[in-house]
Amino acid sequence: MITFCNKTHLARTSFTLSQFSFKHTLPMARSALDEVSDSGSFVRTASTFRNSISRDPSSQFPAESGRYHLYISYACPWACRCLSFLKIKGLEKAISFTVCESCNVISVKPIWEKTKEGDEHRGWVFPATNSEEPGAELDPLNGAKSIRDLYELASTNYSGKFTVPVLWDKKLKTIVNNESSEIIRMFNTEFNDISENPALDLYPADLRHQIDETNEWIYNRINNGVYKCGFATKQEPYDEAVKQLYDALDKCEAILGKQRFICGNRLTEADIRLFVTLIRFDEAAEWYISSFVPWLALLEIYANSCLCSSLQVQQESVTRVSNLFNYTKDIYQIPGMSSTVNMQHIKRHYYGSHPTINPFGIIPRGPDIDYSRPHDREKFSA
Ligand SMILES: N[C@@H](CCC(=O)N[C@@H](CS)C(=O)NCC(=O)O)C(=O)O
Repeated sequence: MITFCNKTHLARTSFTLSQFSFKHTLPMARSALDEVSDSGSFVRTASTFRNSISRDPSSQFPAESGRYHLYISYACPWACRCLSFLKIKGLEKAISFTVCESCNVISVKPIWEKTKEGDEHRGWVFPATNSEEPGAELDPLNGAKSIRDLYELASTNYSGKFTVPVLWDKKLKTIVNNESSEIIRMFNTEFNDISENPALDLYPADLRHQIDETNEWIYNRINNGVYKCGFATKQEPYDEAVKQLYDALDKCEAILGKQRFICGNRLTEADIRLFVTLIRFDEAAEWYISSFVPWLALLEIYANSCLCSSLQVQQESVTRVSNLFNYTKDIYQIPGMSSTVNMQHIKRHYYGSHPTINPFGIIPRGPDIDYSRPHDREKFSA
C-alpha cells in the first residue's frame, strides 16, 4: 500500500467535465515531488483525463481538422513523445498549433514557478509576453497563465497533478486526454484521413505484441527509471533504480548491436518512447542519475566507459562509440525530430525546477553533444 508524503492532497474524487462524468479512485498528488512513498521510492500516479479522439465522426471527440490543440513543455519527455508523433505523422495542419509564424507549437516556460496566489503550488507557466522566453509562447486559446489554469477550466474540482502534455478540445473547451502513451496512439491512427504521412504506422499489427513487451521494460526501467533515480529520497530505492536503469541500457545496447531499431529494422512507437529519454540522458545526467560527469557524454562512451578518458571521447570516431549513441543520432536525424529537441529548455527545467534536489539551480556546463553528426545505423538497412 503506497502512502504519499503530502497527505493534504490525498483525496478520492470524482468530478464532472463538461457533459461527461469521470471517476478516479487513486490517491492524487499535486506534483511529482509529492509522489514519494514512505520507503523513499518515486511512485508515479496515473493520468486522469483518458478520453479518445476517434476517426468515427459520430464519436464524442471526432478527428476534425483544426479542433484540437497540444500543450507541451519542450523539457518534458512525455510531452515530446506526442510532439514527435505530431511532426513525423505530418499532423501540424490537422491539429492547429499555430501561435505565430516562426513557432507553431505552444510550450510553457522551462522552469516551474508559482501557479497561483494563495497557495504554494509550483508548476508549468506561460510567459507574460511572447518575447520573454525563446521557445515559450502565450496561450492564444484560453489566455491561461499556467497549465494548472487549463485543468481548472476543464474541471472545477480536479485535485491531481497539472502535467503536460495536455490534448485540448477547442470546441468543448476541455481536456481530452493527458496521457502521452494514449495521445501517441491517437496521432498514429485516428487522423490518417487528414495527416500528411498516413502510411507511416508506428504501431503495426504484426509488431504490436513485441512493441507492448518492449514498452513495458523500457517504461519501468528507463523512461520512468530516470525519475525513480532522480526523485528517490533514500539510498536503497535509488540503488535499485540505477541498477535497473543500467541493466536495461545494457539490454538496449545489445539489441541495437543486431538491428537498426529496438523492435527490428522498422521504426516503431517504442523507438520514439526510448529516444525522448536517451536524448535527455547525457545533458541531464546529474539529475537523472546523480552522476557528476560534466564533460563526459554517457551514451557516447557507454560501451567502453572503462577505457575512455574525456579527451578521447572528444576525439572519438563514430566506430568507437556505443550503439545507443549512434541510435540516438539516427532517430534525431529523422525529418522533424530535431525540432522536438530544445536542449536549453531541457537543461533549465531539470536543474532549475526542483530546488529540493538542486538547491542552487546550477546548470552543469556541457557536454553539448552534436546529434547531427554521422552515425553508422544504415549498416542494418536492407
Ligand atoms: N503520464 C503522463 C506523465 C506526464 C508528466 O509526468 N509530465 C511532467 C513533466 S515531465 C509534469 O508535467 N509534471 C508536473 C508536476 O509534476 O507537477 C504522460 O505520460 O503523459
